Amino acid sequence: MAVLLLTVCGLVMVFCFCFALLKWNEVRYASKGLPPGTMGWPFFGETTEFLKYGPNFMKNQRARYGSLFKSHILGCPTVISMDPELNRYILMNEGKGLVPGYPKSMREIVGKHNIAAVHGATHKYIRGSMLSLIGPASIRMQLLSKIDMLMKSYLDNWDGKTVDIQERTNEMALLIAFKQIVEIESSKIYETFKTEFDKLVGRKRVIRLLTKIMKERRASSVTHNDMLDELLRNEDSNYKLSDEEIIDQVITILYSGYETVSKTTMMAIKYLHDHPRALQELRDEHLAIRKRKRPEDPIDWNDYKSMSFTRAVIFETSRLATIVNGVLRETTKDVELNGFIIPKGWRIYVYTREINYDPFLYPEPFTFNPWRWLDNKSLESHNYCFIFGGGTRLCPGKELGITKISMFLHHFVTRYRWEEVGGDKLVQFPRVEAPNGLHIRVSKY
Ligand code: HEM
Repeated sequence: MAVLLLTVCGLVMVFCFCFALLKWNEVRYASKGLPPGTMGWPFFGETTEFLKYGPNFMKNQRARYGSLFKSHILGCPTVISMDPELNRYILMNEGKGLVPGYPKSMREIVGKHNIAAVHGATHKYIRGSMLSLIGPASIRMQLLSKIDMLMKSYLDNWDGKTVDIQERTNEMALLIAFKQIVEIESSKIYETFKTEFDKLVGRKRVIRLLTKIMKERRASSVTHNDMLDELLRNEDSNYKLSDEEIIDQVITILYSGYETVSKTTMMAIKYLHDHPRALQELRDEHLAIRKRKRPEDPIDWNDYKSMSFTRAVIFETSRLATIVNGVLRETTKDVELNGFIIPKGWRIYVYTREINYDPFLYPEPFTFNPWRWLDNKSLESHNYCFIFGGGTRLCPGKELGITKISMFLHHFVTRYRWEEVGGDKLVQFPRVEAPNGLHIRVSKY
């Protein structure tokens, strides 16, 4: 009896302590002016609920507190905005104290000169340099033919094989990004680089590799047709970068375009497999291009521009799978949003996922319907289409990402058919992935 009484007393005390702790944490953040919401446990906040319930956690909080609410997730007091109008305002008004606010772990990988870490005039010139390397003019003049060639050879010898398409698209995205940057040395050092990159902590080793190549290139008169040479030999005073800036620029290009491109490609393969009519229309588009050419002819800019259904498939895939859930910002001073005051140093999660499923913008939002992007051409540039971000930080790699995925699809659907081996699970939050891989059996078309 005494033991039972003690146990009950113990449980009541633990319960009271937890309750007091939660209450104390709420009171701590109950400053006037902050949006409504809950802060969870001291230090841990509501990260567990956020990761476990993901989009449902967000929707529940929105139902209770409205489209702008506070929480404590991923180690930071955070205000979450699910209001399309406000999201647009935040993305458009960096100058009003709403700068990118990515976690320390990520900043340490991409470096202090990377594009997301700089603002104002510095951002403008780092972005200018980035666009001159990866923007539409560069794709048209040089990158497209290289990507075409690389994709073609990457897809050699898949006939008769069962492959994990997640693994293959990851490898494709990394290899293509790497070969754009350093062309000749690639085969020698790609494997070393890949191991470091996979560890996600390999910044120091990657810097060592890049510094060595830069030194060798400076000492030699041989020129290379790649981005590193362009950066090293750039005498255009507008975009001349220091060595440190060059390294961070290169690492940013490698990291930013990696997961987005690989996951969108994997999900496009998945959706096309599940929607034979869409696959047929996409394949017809690419077979028509091949028909105009000899087998060895490369894809040119006009061919790429004619891939309108492919572009629609890519947008629909990015929307439906929501490859990017939102973007992070940080306040550099107290900022007023919708009548609330967000204190300096708080993080803002511009959560754009739900906009992708807005039935007014996208009727029958959970249906894979690439045709919607053809029927409504202005959808891509719609005020609330945040698939590639918005404002001054709109993705500079947008066209390059679309080019890579289009070229992968071009060579894949014109050479192969495929079926899923079955039983593979797909997770869509916090990131899109197939935890055990996505296995497909590939055969000749
Ligand atoms: C399907 C592919 C892609 C998607 C969905 C995507 C999405 C995005 C989004 C949503 C942002 C905005 C981030 C923010 O506002 O904080 C962004 C920015 C950025 N993206 Fe992409 N991206 C893709 C491909 C690429 C590629 C291929 C590259 C480079 C090779 C790239 C480089 C960048 C860079 C450097 C930024 C930062 C821009 C700035 O801060 O001014 N992206 N991207």
